[in-house]
Amino acid sequence: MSYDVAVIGAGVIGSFVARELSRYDLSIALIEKDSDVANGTSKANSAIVHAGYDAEEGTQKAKFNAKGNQMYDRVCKELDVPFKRIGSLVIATNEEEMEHVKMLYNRGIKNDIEGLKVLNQQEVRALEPNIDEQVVGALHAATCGIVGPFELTIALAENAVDNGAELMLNSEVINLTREDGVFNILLSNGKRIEAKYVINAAGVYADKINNLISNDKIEIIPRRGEYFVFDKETGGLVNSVIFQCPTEIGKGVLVTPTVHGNMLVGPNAENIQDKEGIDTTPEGISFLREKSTKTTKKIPFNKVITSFAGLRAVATSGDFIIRESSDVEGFINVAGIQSPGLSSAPAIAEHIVDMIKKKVLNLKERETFVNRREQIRFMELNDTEKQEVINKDKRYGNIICRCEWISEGEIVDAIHRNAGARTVDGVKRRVRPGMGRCQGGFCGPRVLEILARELNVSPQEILKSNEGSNILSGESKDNNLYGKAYEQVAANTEE
Ligand SMILES: Cc1cc2nc3c(=O)[nH]c(=O)nc-3n(C[C@H](O)[C@H](O)[C@H](O)COP(=O)(O)OP(=O)(O)OC[C@H]3O[C@@H](n4cnc5c(N)ncnc54)[C@H](O)[C@@H]3O)c2cc1C
Ligand SMILES: O=P(O)(O)OC[C@H](O)CO
Ligand code: FES
Repeated sequence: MSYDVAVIGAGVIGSFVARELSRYDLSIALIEKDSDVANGTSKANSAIVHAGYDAEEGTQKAKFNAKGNQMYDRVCKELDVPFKRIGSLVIATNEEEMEHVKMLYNRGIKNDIEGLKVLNQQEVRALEPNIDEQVVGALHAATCGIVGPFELTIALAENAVDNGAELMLNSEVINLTREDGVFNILLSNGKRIEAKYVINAAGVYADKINNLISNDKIEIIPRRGEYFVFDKETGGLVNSVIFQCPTEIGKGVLVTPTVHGNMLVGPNAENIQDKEGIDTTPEGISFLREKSTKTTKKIPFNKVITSFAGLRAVATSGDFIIRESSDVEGFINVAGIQSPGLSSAPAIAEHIVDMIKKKVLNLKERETFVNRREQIRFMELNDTEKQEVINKDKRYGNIICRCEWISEGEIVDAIHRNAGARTVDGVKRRVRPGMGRCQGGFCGPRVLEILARELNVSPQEILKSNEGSNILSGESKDNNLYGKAYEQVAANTEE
């Protein structure tokens, strides 16, 4: 198969680029090595749409963060994705940190960020009663937001496919060459595809992809960040994103509500070798406990429901690498996209479209472009609306996940959309069964059964996530709820 553009990596960057390119008359392949989109760093981060005062003036990070933040309301509305502008505070607990807060304010002004204010102790405590008494002041950033990062990535990939892009899952790019102006891309499943342009959005593997084809080598170091997720009953402890003063290697441990009303604490920052190293560690977790209590009182550590880790893709320059390769025409790197990559993603995608427009002259907009179809969120409806939905499809009246109140109708819809769920984790990230207090202990087997039924495969074939993560190994003697019983081989959980 031959395409105009091949995008390597279906994280938030690759999916955003594919979606924005799908507005134009182009054939697009979105190539992903894993069994689902949003399976890399885009599923495991702080989910903050940063205001844009952190990055130094003149950097790519500063430029794309400031612009990306402003685009979020429109983009999330078009894609029906949860996004809330709740504001953020960088807390100073002594006069030295207060100097740092003022430095960040001035940097924000240079970066043209609106809504910044330096607050005194009383003003901080009026906004956030659970901030530690040690606080001496803070930087308030009104435009900071929180988003559902995997919901966003999934919605982008789905909408790209709605508009003609082809999503290739379980397709690792293992070789890349260019001959007579055409890229030849070899995939791990044996397929070969051709493309006129290649966008490298492979996250922590972007160096591997670049170094396959370019002599202008890059190196991406994985920097792990670990987190705690708390039960929804703790969601009101803080109202905004609570940052500490940043350090050399990161913005420090934050405490924040999530868009779904949980509370998130993390991350730490540790450079590691392993590009798959997303384990949580006892050291990391105790570091989070110690640091988070520096800013926030009464964090109920007995209400943690899960922990997880993500990997920042750190380029040696420290900044984003967003440019056409110096020695391979048509090969565009979007590499080193560590934080604020999520915040910057809409602006990065727009920039890549501009680069392609300069190459493909007279590129026409697709008249048939559609925004993503809205999702029914059953528990957010009022009683009359719920009844109307059930009258049309009684599966919306069958609650499968009792922690998150998710209906069978929502799960079935998540499976049958474009770029739909194929795994238990895929359903979890799309519509949340398994994200609740019991972490799928109750709803997991029911989700597995619905997947098997809707995909018309046996329950043993249903995976938790990637290849080899089968949940059931075979039938056992006793009958269970579904008429058959199965031996369970894995019961991992993750947010
Ligand atoms: C701890 C932590 C906290 C963060 N918090 C924030 C935050 O609050 N706000 C913010 O703005 N940013 C934050 N970030 C940064 C943000 O998460 C990233 O910038 C963003 O998710 C990067 O997206 P991506 O698409 O480049 O990478 P990824 O999501 O990793 O996507 C890359 C994809 O490429 C695929 N791939 C790799 N190799 C191949 C191959 N050979 N063939 C095919 N596919 C391949 C991978 O499987 C993966 O799906 C944080 C990051 C971390 C780690
Ligand atoms: O620790 P950083 O600087 O990589 O930032 C990560 C998130 O954006 C904030 O937690
Ligand atoms: S019932 Fe679904 S997470 Fe508990």
